[in-house]
Amino acid sequence: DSGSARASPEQYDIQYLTPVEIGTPPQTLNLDVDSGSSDLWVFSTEMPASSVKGQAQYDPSKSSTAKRVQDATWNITYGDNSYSEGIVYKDVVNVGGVSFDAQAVEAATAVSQTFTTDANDDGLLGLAFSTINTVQPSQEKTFFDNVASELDAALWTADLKYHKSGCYDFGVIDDSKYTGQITYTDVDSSDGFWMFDVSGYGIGNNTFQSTSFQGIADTGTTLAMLPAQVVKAYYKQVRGAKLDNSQGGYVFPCQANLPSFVYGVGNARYEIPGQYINYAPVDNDGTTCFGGIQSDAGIGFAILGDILLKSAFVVFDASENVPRLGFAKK
Ligand SMILES: CC[C@H](C)[C@H](NC(=O)[C@H](C)NC(=O)[C@@H](CCSC)NC[C@@H](N)Cc1ccccc1)C(=O)O
Repeated sequence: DSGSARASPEQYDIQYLTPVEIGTPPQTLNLDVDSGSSDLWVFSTEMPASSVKGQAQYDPSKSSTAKRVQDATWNITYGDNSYSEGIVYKDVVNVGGVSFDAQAVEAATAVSQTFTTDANDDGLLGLAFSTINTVQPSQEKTFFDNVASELDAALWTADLKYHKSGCYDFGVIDDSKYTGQITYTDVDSSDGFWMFDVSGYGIGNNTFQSTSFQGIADTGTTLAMLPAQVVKAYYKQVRGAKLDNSQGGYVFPCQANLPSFVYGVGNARYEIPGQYINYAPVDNDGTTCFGGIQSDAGIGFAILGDILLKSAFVVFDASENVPRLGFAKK
């Protein structure tokens, strides 16, 4: 079995939303496919109307296949201090034609303000490792872990694009979506993330620096959070760039001509075009813009979010006993 689902960007590519069908008859919710967490949670009819502002809500009472998981609860906190919590149902979940009939669907009873204010995002579909799923007293599996054995290959791929719709594919590598070879690198999943070694970096046409650092491939994080020294070296090449703590990171004049950023996976080199690194204006007249590359200080590892992932075709491969990530140009 294999399938393919769209990944449509919100404004500034802040996140990508994917239609997911839940229940019988199917209720379609647009979820943020997130390789940086492992809970599939949704806005639901179980939460107060005051915290719903336009989102679609999963209504288990309208699904003939919904079954409450007695006494099960969940609550999750994210790196940006957003959170959600609730109760658990088992129901049919279909993503791009791949279906599982008893997926843990975590119905929110409360969410933080950041989720309430994003009217288009009806929840998250976590694709990190099931070891960090938050359901208690018995942990649940991610959608990918549940369907892996029925897929033609135990892998999924991300083809995110700059200000355009891309795809998440399950169980198949679509050779038409990339050029050249796929370079694979081993994943250390001990923290529950798709963590791997970036083999080095280069700024514009400057020499590539072979200083490796660890990072997680996180489709649910907007920016690329990189080691402070790397980020400082990058913005040194941008006239007028400065670290503005009131904005929470590096900003620069929106007209700045940004150098590209090159990152290494093994011996392969991939390039993020400078244009991708002009993330969004911070002011109404669009004079000052916020950088798509920011510091990972305080996190303990880099977070390779959408700004970086959209520059490549990425394979999340759990088909061998050591999981691995594959990168290809496109
Ligand atoms: C450090 C972050 C918290 C505290 C930590 N939680 C995590 O690591 C969770 C699973 N993952 C996340 O917070 C991040 C990875 C952080 S690495 C420390 N990925 C998921 C995030 N992008 C999901 C999201 C999407 C849209 C809006 C907001 C958030 C924990 O529970 O310990």
